[in-house]
Amino acid sequence: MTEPTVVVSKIAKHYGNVQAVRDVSFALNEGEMVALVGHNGAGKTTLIKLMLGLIRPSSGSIRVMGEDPASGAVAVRQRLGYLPESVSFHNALTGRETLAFYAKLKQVQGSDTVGLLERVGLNAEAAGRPVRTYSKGMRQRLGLAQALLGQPRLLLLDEPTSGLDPASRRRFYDLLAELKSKGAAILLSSHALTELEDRADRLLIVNEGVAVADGTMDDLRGLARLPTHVRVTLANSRAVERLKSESFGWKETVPGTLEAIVSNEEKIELLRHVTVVPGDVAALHIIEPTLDDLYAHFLSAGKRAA
Ligand SMILES: Nc1ncnc2c1ncn2[C@@H]1O[C@H](COP(=O)(O)OP(=O)(O)OP(=O)(O)O)[C@@H](O)[C@H]1O
Repeated sequence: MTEPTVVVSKIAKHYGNVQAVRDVSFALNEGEMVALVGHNGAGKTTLIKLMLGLIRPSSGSIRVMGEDPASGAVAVRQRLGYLPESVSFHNALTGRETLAFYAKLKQVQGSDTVGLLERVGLNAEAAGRPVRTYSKGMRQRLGLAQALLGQPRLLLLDEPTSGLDPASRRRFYDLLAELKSKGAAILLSSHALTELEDRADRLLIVNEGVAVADGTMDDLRGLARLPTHVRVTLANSRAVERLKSESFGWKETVPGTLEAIVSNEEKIELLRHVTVVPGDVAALHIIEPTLDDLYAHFLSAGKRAA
């Protein structure tokens, strides 16, 4: 098995008395997109800066592509793309000139900068305009093009979709899926939980510098054991009476529609009962806990454990 692109082992980082990160360990594998979520001040940017080698851990170790990121190895820096939370560029340069400047800085001249700009949705006309004329979304896309220089094996993206409209967000995630399929490892910090739910392979939830959960949506649902909401609309009153006489705590919310809140284990048994006469069911909705629900759960569980 190939070595993970990033291995973070028991790292802590404090700034004076502020414990920004405490005893965090995780790995980031090739072709994997991990969402890093947490409240403001939870330690997300600190973790990203540690992986970039911009700051050193107070204790613990980090390996990025097999190296200590703080050692400044050019080979690692060239294969690492970073999009900071707030992107600022020189306003007088055009998009094309900006990207050429970063390509030089990263020592990856010869990159297809025009192609990169097109991939992020900045056409030739936009690429030739000074950055001062760019909208927030266009700046964000230019930032992304900058992060994609040199075909990175690791992408660290801090709030990458803030400022992007829905169509640009979709396009952005399509681009990430393509990079992932080519083996890039992606760590994306975001507060946009709904859009991450179906897109991230794994979620890493941090709270007050501590990793309180790390896993797929299914892993987290299994750990949190939050109840599932089931809503069934029945085709006839006989079926309504049959289900109401059973033990799942059904409530008739509107005539003909029953709702129940059940554990994951009860859910299968309940569905067996609901579908015993297939013609009885007109509509069935199973509402699993969302990432929002899981996030709230792990945050409060973390607080209880502290
Ligand atoms: N250079 C610094 N000096 C002192 N304290 C710092 C410094 N950088 C970060 N901190 C503190 O470390 C903690 C974690 O900050 P960090 O920026 O990593 O949070 P974050 O999760 O990225 O927050 P946000 O979502 O608001 O960007 C906060 O309490 C912050 O005030």
